[in-house]
Amino acid sequence: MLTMVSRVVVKIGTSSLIYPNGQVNLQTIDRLAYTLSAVKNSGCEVVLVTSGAIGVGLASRRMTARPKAIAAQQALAAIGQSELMRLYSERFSDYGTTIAQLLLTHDVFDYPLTKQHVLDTIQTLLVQQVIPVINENDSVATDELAHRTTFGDNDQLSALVATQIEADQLIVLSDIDGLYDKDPHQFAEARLVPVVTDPAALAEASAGGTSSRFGTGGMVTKLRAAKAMMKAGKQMVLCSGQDPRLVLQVLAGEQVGTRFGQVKEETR
Ligand SMILES: Nc1ncnc2c1ncn2[C@@H]1O[C@H](COP(=O)(O)OP(=O)(O)O)[C@@H](O)[C@H]1O
Ligand SMILES: N[C@@H](CCC(=O)OP(=O)(O)O)C(=O)O
Repeated sequence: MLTMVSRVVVKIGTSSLIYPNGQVNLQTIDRLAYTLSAVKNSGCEVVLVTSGAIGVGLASRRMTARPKAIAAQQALAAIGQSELMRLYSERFSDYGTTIAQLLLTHDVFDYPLTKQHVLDTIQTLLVQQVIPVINENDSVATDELAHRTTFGDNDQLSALVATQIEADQLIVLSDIDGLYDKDPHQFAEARLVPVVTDPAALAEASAGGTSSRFGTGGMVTKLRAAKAMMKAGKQMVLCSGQDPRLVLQVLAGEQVGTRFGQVKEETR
Protein backbone atom coordinates (compact mmCIF):
# COMPACT_ATOMS: atom_id res chain seq x y z
CA MET A 1 0.00 0.00 0.00
CA LEU A 2 1.34 3.41 -0.95
CA THR A 3 0.38 6.23 1.39
CA MET A 4 1.88 9.52 2.44
CA VAL A 5 -0.30 9.52 5.55
CA SER A 6 1.87 8.64 8.54
CA ARG A 7 -0.77 8.74 11.28
CA VAL A 8 -4.46 8.03 10.73
CA VAL A 9 -7.53 7.83 12.95
CA VAL A 10 -10.34 5.58 11.70
CA LYS A 11 -13.82 5.93 13.23
CA ILE A 12 -16.51 3.32 12.70
CA GLY A 13 -20.18 3.87 13.58
CA THR A 14 -22.69 1.50 15.12
CA SER A 15 -24.66 1.04 11.92
CA SER A 16 -21.56 -0.40 10.21
CA LEU A 17 -20.99 -2.87 13.06
CA ILE A 18 -24.58 -4.02 13.67
CA TYR A 19 -27.01 -5.34 11.05
CA PRO A 20 -30.49 -3.72 10.97
CA ASN A 21 -31.74 -7.01 12.52
CA GLY A 22 -29.64 -6.27 15.61
CA GLN A 23 -26.99 -8.95 15.05
CA VAL A 24 -23.28 -8.18 15.11
CA ASN A 25 -21.68 -7.83 11.65
CA LEU A 26 -18.68 -10.15 12.09
CA GLN A 27 -17.56 -9.68 8.49
CA THR A 28 -17.12 -5.94 9.03
CA ILE A 29 -15.18 -6.49 12.25
CA ASP A 30 -12.95 -9.05 10.53
CA ARG A 31 -12.29 -6.81 7.52
CA LEU A 32 -11.59 -3.85 9.79
CA ALA A 33 -9.06 -5.90 11.76
CA TYR A 34 -7.42 -7.08 8.52
CA THR A 35 -7.33 -3.58 7.03
CA LEU A 36 -6.00 -1.73 10.06
CA SER A 37 -3.38 -4.44 10.64
CA ALA A 38 -2.28 -4.12 7.01
CA VAL A 39 -2.07 -0.33 7.36
CA LYS A 40 -0.07 -0.63 10.58
CA ASN A 41 2.30 -3.18 9.03
CA SER A 42 2.95 -0.79 6.14
CA GLY A 43 4.37 1.70 8.66
CA CYS A 44 1.41 4.03 9.12
CA GLU A 45 0.32 4.60 12.73
CA VAL A 46 -3.33 3.73 13.31
CA VAL A 47 -5.85 4.63 16.00
CA LEU A 48 -9.37 3.15 15.93
CA VAL A 49 -12.34 5.01 17.40
CA THR A 50 -15.24 2.60 17.59
CA SER A 51 -18.88 2.90 18.51
CA GLY A 52 -20.98 -0.21 19.02
CA ALA A 53 -20.91 -0.81 22.78
CA ILE A 54 -24.65 -0.24 23.12
CA GLY A 55 -25.37 -2.08 19.86
CA VAL A 56 -23.35 -5.13 20.92
CA GLY A 57 -24.92 -4.89 24.40
CA LEU A 58 -28.38 -5.00 22.82
CA ALA A 59 -27.38 -8.00 20.71
CA SER A 60 -25.94 -9.91 23.62
CA ARG A 61 -29.07 -9.25 25.74
CA ARG A 62 -31.20 -10.19 22.72
CA MET A 63 -32.97 -6.84 22.91
CA THR A 64 -34.35 -5.21 19.78
CA ALA A 65 -34.85 -1.59 20.88
CA ARG A 66 -32.53 0.87 22.57
CA PRO A 67 -33.97 1.70 26.03
CA LYS A 68 -34.79 5.35 26.70
CA ALA A 69 -33.37 5.60 30.23
CA ILE A 70 -29.74 6.81 30.27
CA ALA A 71 -28.83 4.36 33.05
CA ALA A 72 -30.20 1.44 31.03
CA GLN A 73 -28.16 2.54 27.99
CA GLN A 74 -25.08 2.90 30.17
CA ALA A 75 -25.59 -0.60 31.57
CA LEU A 76 -25.89 -1.96 28.03
CA ALA A 77 -22.75 -0.08 26.99
CA ALA A 78 -20.89 -1.63 29.93
CA ILE A 79 -22.02 -5.10 28.85
CA GLY A 80 -21.40 -4.47 25.16
CA GLN A 81 -18.02 -2.75 25.45
CA SER A 82 -16.25 -5.79 26.87
CA GLU A 83 -17.90 -8.08 24.32
CA LEU A 84 -16.95 -5.66 21.53
CA MET A 85 -13.33 -5.67 22.69
CA ARG A 86 -13.38 -9.48 22.89
CA LEU A 87 -14.52 -9.62 19.25
CA TYR A 88 -11.88 -7.10 18.18
CA SER A 89 -9.11 -8.83 20.17
CA GLU A 90 -9.89 -12.17 18.54
CA ARG A 91 -9.96 -10.79 15.02
CA PHE A 92 -6.94 -8.50 15.38
CA SER A 93 -4.89 -11.34 16.87
CA ASP A 94 -5.63 -13.37 13.71
CA TYR A 95 -3.57 -10.72 11.91
CA GLY A 96 -0.81 -10.59 14.54
CA THR A 97 -1.95 -7.23 15.97
CA THR A 98 -2.18 -6.28 19.63
CA ILE A 99 -4.88 -3.77 20.53
CA ALA A 100 -5.45 -1.68 23.66
CA GLN A 101 -8.63 -0.11 25.04
CA LEU A 102 -9.01 3.56 26.01
CA LEU A 103 -12.38 4.83 27.22
CA LEU A 104 -12.45 8.62 27.08
CA THR A 105 -14.71 11.58 27.72
CA HIS A 106 -14.41 14.88 25.88
CA ASP A 107 -13.38 16.76 29.01
CA VAL A 108 -10.26 14.63 29.46
CA PHE A 109 -8.68 16.97 26.90
CA ASP A 110 -9.74 20.08 28.84
CA TYR A 111 -7.42 19.38 31.76
CA PRO A 112 -3.67 19.56 31.03
CA LEU A 113 -2.76 16.64 33.28
CA THR A 114 -5.37 14.15 32.05
CA LYS A 115 -4.75 15.27 28.49
CA GLN A 116 -1.03 14.63 28.83
CA HIS A 117 -1.62 11.20 30.35
CA VAL A 118 -3.86 10.17 27.48
CA LEU A 119 -1.49 11.53 24.83
CA ASP A 120 1.49 9.78 26.49
CA THR A 121 -0.43 6.51 26.62
CA ILE A 122 -1.41 6.70 22.95
CA GLN A 123 2.12 7.67 21.91
CA THR A 124 3.63 4.78 23.90
CA LEU A 125 1.17 2.30 22.36
CA LEU A 126 1.90 3.55 18.85
CA VAL A 127 5.65 3.23 19.38
CA GLN A 128 5.00 -0.39 20.42
CA GLN A 129 2.94 -0.91 17.24
CA VAL A 130 -0.18 -1.53 19.29
CA ILE A 131 -3.45 -0.15 17.90
CA PRO A 132 -5.31 2.00 20.48
CA VAL A 133 -9.05 1.27 20.32
CA ILE A 134 -11.04 4.20 21.70
CA ASN A 135 -14.70 4.60 22.65
CA GLU A 136 -16.49 7.17 24.72
CA ASN A 137 -16.66 6.15 28.38
CA ASP A 138 -20.41 5.76 28.23
CA SER A 139 -21.02 4.95 31.88
CA VAL A 140 -19.68 8.35 33.00
CA ALA A 141 -20.27 10.53 29.95
CA THR A 142 -23.72 12.09 30.18
CA ASP A 143 -25.19 15.53 29.71
CA GLU A 144 -26.14 15.47 33.36
CA LEU A 145 -22.56 15.87 34.50
CA ALA A 146 -21.55 19.44 35.21
CA HIS A 147 -18.56 19.47 32.90
CA ARG A 148 -18.43 19.42 29.13
CA THR A 149 -19.21 15.83 28.33
CA THR A 150 -21.87 14.45 26.10
CA PHE A 151 -23.33 11.02 25.73
CA GLY A 152 -23.06 9.21 22.45
CA ASP A 153 -21.01 11.21 20.00
CA ASN A 154 -17.96 9.46 18.71
CA ASP A 155 -17.81 11.56 15.53
CA GLN A 156 -16.61 14.60 17.46
CA LEU A 157 -14.54 12.49 19.87
CA SER A 158 -12.69 11.01 16.88
CA ALA A 159 -11.93 14.51 15.53
CA LEU A 160 -10.78 15.60 18.97
CA VAL A 161 -8.45 12.61 19.25
CA ALA A 162 -7.20 13.10 15.67
CA THR A 163 -6.37 16.77 16.21
CA GLN A 164 -4.80 16.17 19.64
CA ILE A 165 -2.48 13.41 18.37
CA GLU A 166 -1.83 15.42 15.19
CA ALA A 167 -3.04 12.70 12.85
CA ASP A 168 -2.81 13.59 9.16
CA GLN A 169 -6.21 12.21 8.40
CA LEU A 170 -9.47 11.10 10.00
CA ILE A 171 -11.46 8.47 8.10
CA VAL A 172 -15.08 8.18 9.22
CA LEU A 173 -16.74 4.92 8.20
CA SER A 174 -20.50 5.32 8.16
CA ASP A 175 -23.70 3.69 6.94
CA ILE A 176 -23.71 6.32 4.19
CA ASP A 177 -21.08 6.57 1.44
CA GLY A 178 -20.45 10.30 1.85
CA LEU A 179 -22.00 13.73 2.33
CA TYR A 180 -24.99 14.48 0.11
CA ASP A 181 -26.51 17.88 -0.62
CA LYS A 182 -29.52 16.65 1.39
CA ASP A 183 -30.41 13.52 3.35
CA PRO A 184 -30.47 10.76 0.69
CA HIS A 185 -32.79 8.65 2.84
CA GLN A 186 -35.41 11.37 2.52
CA PHE A 187 -34.71 12.84 -0.91
CA ALA A 188 -34.19 10.49 -3.87
CA GLU A 189 -32.60 13.31 -5.92
CA ALA A 190 -29.82 13.93 -3.33
CA ARG A 191 -26.33 14.10 -4.85
CA LEU A 192 -22.99 13.07 -3.39
CA VAL A 193 -20.56 15.92 -2.66
CA PRO A 194 -17.08 14.52 -3.47
CA VAL A 195 -14.94 17.33 -2.04
CA VAL A 196 -15.45 20.12 0.51
CA THR A 197 -12.56 22.55 0.88
CA ASP A 198 -14.32 25.45 2.59
CA PRO A 199 -15.55 24.89 6.17
CA ALA A 200 -17.98 27.79 5.68
CA ALA A 201 -19.69 25.68 2.99
CA LEU A 202 -20.69 23.16 5.63
CA ALA A 203 -24.16 24.44 6.41
CA GLU A 204 -25.68 22.13 8.96
CA ALA A 205 -29.09 22.95 7.50
CA SER A 206 -28.66 20.31 4.78
CA ALA A 207 -27.49 17.74 7.29
CA GLY A 208 -30.04 15.68 9.11
CA GLY A 209 -29.91 13.36 12.06
CA THR A 210 -29.59 9.63 11.83
CA SER A 211 -32.10 7.50 10.00
CA SER A 212 -30.49 4.21 10.89
CA ARG A 213 -31.79 2.03 13.64
CA PHE A 214 -28.73 2.14 15.87
CA GLY A 215 -26.74 5.20 14.76
CA THR A 216 -26.90 8.30 16.95
CA GLY A 217 -25.26 11.41 15.55
CA GLY A 218 -26.36 11.53 11.92
CA MET A 219 -24.66 13.96 9.54
CA VAL A 220 -24.69 16.93 11.94
CA THR A 221 -21.98 15.48 14.20
CA LYS A 222 -19.97 14.32 11.18
CA LEU A 223 -19.92 17.85 9.79
CA ARG A 224 -18.80 19.21 13.16
CA ALA A 225 -15.98 16.65 13.13
CA ALA A 226 -15.06 17.69 9.56
CA LYS A 227 -14.97 21.37 10.58
CA ALA A 228 -12.66 20.60 13.51
CA MET A 229 -10.28 18.71 11.22
CA MET A 230 -10.28 21.43 8.55
CA LYS A 231 -9.70 24.12 11.18
CA ALA A 232 -6.62 22.18 12.28
CA GLY A 233 -5.45 22.04 8.65
CA LYS A 234 -6.08 18.30 8.42
CA GLN A 235 -8.25 16.11 6.23
CA MET A 236 -11.31 14.04 6.97
CA VAL A 237 -12.77 11.48 4.59
CA LEU A 238 -16.34 10.26 5.08
CA CYS A 239 -17.10 6.99 3.33
CA SER A 240 -19.00 3.75 3.57
CA GLY A 241 -18.23 1.35 6.41
CA GLN A 242 -19.91 -1.53 4.61
CA ASP A 243 -16.50 -2.86 3.59
CA PRO A 244 -13.73 -1.33 5.72
CA ARG A 245 -11.12 -2.44 3.16
CA LEU A 246 -12.10 0.85 1.48
CA VAL A 247 -9.69 2.48 3.94
CA LEU A 248 -6.84 1.11 1.80
CA GLN A 249 -8.18 3.01 -1.22
CA VAL A 250 -8.62 6.20 0.81
CA LEU A 251 -5.04 5.99 2.04
CA ALA A 252 -3.82 5.33 -1.51
CA GLY A 253 -5.28 8.76 -2.38
CA GLU A 254 -8.19 7.49 -4.48
CA GLN A 255 -11.39 9.54 -4.65
CA VAL A 256 -13.71 7.77 -2.23
CA GLY A 257 -16.77 9.21 -0.49
CA THR A 258 -16.42 12.85 0.56
CA ARG A 259 -13.07 14.44 1.28
CA PHE A 260 -13.07 17.45 3.60
CA GLY A 261 -10.00 19.66 3.42
CA GLN A 262 -7.27 20.56 0.97
CA VAL A 263 -5.32 17.85 -0.81
CA LYS A 264 -1.72 18.18 0.27
CA GLU A 265 0.79 18.07 -2.59
CA GLU A 266 2.51 14.96 -1.24
CA THR A 267 -0.75 13.01 -0.71
CA ARG A 268 -1.77 13.34 -4.36
N1 LIG B 1 -26.78 15.57 3.97
C1 LIG B 1 -26.68 14.27 4.33
N2 LIG B 1 -25.82 13.45 3.65
C2 LIG B 1 -25.66 12.14 4.02
N3 LIG B 1 -26.34 11.55 5.04
C3 LIG B 1 -27.22 12.31 5.76
C4 LIG B 1 -27.41 13.70 5.44
N4 LIG B 1 -28.32 14.21 6.33
C5 LIG B 1 -28.65 13.19 7.16
N5 LIG B 1 -28.01 12.05 6.84
C6 LIG B 1 -28.17 10.77 7.55
O1 LIG B 1 -27.02 10.50 8.37
C7 LIG B 1 -26.88 9.08 8.45
C8 LIG B 1 -25.48 8.70 8.95
O2 LIG B 1 -25.37 8.95 10.36
P1 LIG B 1 -25.52 7.77 11.47
O3 LIG B 1 -26.78 7.00 11.23
O4 LIG B 1 -25.31 8.41 12.81
O5 LIG B 1 -24.32 6.81 11.06
P2 LIG B 1 -23.15 6.10 11.86
O6 LIG B 1 -23.78 5.07 12.76
O7 LIG B 1 -22.35 5.49 10.75
O8 LIG B 1 -22.38 7.15 12.63
C9 LIG B 1 -27.19 8.63 7.03
O9 LIG B 1 -27.61 7.30 6.93
C10 LIG B 1 -28.30 9.60 6.59
O10 LIG B 1 -29.59 9.08 6.76
N1 LIG C 1 -20.38 5.24 22.60
C1 LIG C 1 -21.62 4.70 22.02
C2 LIG C 1 -21.94 5.20 20.64
C3 LIG C 1 -21.74 6.63 20.34
C4 LIG C 1 -21.89 7.04 18.86
O1 LIG C 1 -21.42 8.12 18.49
O2 LIG C 1 -22.52 6.17 18.02
P1 LIG C 1 -22.48 6.28 16.38
O3 LIG C 1 -23.38 7.41 15.95
O4 LIG C 1 -22.99 4.96 15.91
O5 LIG C 1 -21.05 6.51 15.98
C5 LIG C 1 -21.51 3.18 21.89
O6 LIG C 1 -20.40 2.65 21.82
O7 LIG C 1 -22.56 2.53 21.80
